[in-house]
Amino acid sequence: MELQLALDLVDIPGAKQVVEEVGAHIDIIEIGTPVVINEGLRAVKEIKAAFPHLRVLADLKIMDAGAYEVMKAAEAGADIITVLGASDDATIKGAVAEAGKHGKKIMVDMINVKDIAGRAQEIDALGVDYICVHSGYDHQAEGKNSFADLAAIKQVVKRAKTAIAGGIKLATLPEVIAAQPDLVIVGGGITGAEDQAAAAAEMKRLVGAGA
Ligand SMILES: O=C(CO)[C@H](O)[C@H](O)COP(=O)(O)O
Repeated sequence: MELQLALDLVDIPGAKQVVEEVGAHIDIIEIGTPVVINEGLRAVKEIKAAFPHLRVLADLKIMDAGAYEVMKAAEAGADIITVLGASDDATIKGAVAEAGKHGKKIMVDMINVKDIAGRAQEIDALGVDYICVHSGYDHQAEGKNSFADLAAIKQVVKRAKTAIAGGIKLATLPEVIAAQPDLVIVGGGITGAEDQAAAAAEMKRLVGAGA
């Protein structure tokens, strides 16, 4: 089981500062959607250059033009690129094919997909690398989480790795680990902690022990 740090509310210097603090305790750095909106794919390029030993995920949440957008993220140095589960199969297939050309991986974000198990089964067959259940910020504000969705996709996904994101904190991490995802994604649970390095270290310890 691995740990991904989601960076959403920082600029490029701020992202570098957080990774310098917690980089020893994480496996993957996520350049979050708001960072890409604010800074462009330059954020991916600069973070990959600064931390070449860590994998970088570009959270583009691609909805269309899968091949083209994956190509641009791959050129910027992203190791993993996100595509939305709600997008057309053709978009996901294009993304998978393009990622393969560059030796990169595709994560499908299941945010707002209604038939989680059914769609996860279809997407698994398209050859993606990760399927991620996700309660976004707007869902989190309504008190929702994706723990039940993780259990649902674990039943049907045979090929891809499973991941979970959305409001995971130290207190809720044991429940997440018990459901055995391959990847746990944490943003505010680390970046909002008083001692970011200590929070990341403890999360990494729990995730490692849960593997
Ligand atoms: O993709 C995102 C929002 O759309 C976030 O990166 C993801 O939800 C993880 O952040 P947090 O742990 O703060 O919820």
